Amino acid sequence: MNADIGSSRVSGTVRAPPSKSYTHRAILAAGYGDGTTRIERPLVSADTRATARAVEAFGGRVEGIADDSERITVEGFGHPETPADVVDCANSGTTMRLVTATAALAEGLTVLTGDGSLRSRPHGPLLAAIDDLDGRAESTRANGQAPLVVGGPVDGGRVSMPGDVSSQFVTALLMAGARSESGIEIGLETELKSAPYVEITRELLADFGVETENGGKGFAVAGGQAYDAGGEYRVPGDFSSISYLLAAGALAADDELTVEGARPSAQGDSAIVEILDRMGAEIAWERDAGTISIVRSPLSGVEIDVGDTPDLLPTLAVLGAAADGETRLVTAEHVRYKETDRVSAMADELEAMGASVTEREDSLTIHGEDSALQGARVDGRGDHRIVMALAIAGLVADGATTVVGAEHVDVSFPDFFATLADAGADVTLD
Ligand SMILES: O=C(O)C1=C[C@@H](OP(=O)(O)O)[C@@H](O)[C@H](O)C1
Ligand SMILES: C=C(OP(=O)(O)O)C(=O)O
Repeated sequence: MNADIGSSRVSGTVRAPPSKSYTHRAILAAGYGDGTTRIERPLVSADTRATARAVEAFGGRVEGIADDSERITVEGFGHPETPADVVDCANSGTTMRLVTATAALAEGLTVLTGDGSLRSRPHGPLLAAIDDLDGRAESTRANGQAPLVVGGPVDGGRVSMPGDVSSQFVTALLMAGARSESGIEIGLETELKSAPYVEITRELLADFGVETENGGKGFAVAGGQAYDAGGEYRVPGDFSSISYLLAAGALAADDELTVEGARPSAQGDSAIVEILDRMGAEIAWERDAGTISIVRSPLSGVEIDVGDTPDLLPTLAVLGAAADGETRLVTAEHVRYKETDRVSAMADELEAMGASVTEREDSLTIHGEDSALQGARVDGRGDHRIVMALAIAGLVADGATTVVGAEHVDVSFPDFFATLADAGADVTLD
């Protein structure tokens, strides 16, 4: 499916979708529980459906995720049983990493696979950690990539792993470690990238009554802990998704755009508010009300370290292309390990729209002063974040933009185009 975007303005009030990261964790945490948990306002999307499928494969039950529901109900599996079939994680890295550690608690072997993108992403450090814990974890092609074959039962112990590939390895071991016999201690050999995502995990686990420790150079979780959220868990709004809405407001608000569903949480991507402020946007966050209002403003280029916030890179690259001066996105190497290599994808597609960029292994610089965005036919690379970022660029480009692969927004923000259209953007899907 293609999205045709005309140069247009947005205004009014839009609602942020629920958080993908919290929804994944809530479904799996409820799965590790013994009772029933109602998850209120979950994100129902392709990625969270993959986690729900995995929880069912391990013996849990998930109701309500098939429809666009305000609530899903999870009956936990407690201790995972060996799945009767291959677990398909589709396009979702979070699912594959988190569920790999679940599989290491089961007695038998679990086979995990996914789509072409997921089968090209790195899982090696997590497999090595499970191996060190006396589990069995193999990549069928011996290259650290899926399909994976994983089994246990792992009792717990101490592991050491790099921190600069994916924080999801730490999340996976903390979540599973609480259900192991003796707990898991994780030492980090290199600086942790995407660190706020581990804090999201720790915040959510605390809400499920599971204690974890952040020891500075590593993390620890005691074994034998019970997952229990007291029957109900409420998911906050998603700041990665909010970043596209705020970028639309900063670049194309007619009057003012207000985003609802933006209460504070552990999400590192809420840094988008401070970054837009630093770029010169007129932006106000009413934290108690959970609303952010933004007015179209001239933006200036800034330097942004995306080490903690890799998912913001596509949005920030678009803002940089529309800003005056240079925008440098640094500490970006791990952004290459996502659904696509997002550093190179954004460099190429923004160049196709008339932006001037310099790509390095660890950074992307956008030369706003030499960039005049023109409508073009651009490729969303089968990656939801590239699709959404390019659609926002289309709002301010001169002439019409076609984004190929519009259907991929289903991974994290199924209502993305409907939300933009409701705010007045000129969007047609065909
Ligand atoms: O744990 C999570 O929910 C996520 C962690 C991040 O990945 P890495 O830790 O692999 O950088 C982020 O990019 C991803 O979208 C979601
Ligand atoms: C990288 C992402 O997710 P995941 O790692 O779960 O595929 C994302 O949503 O941008």
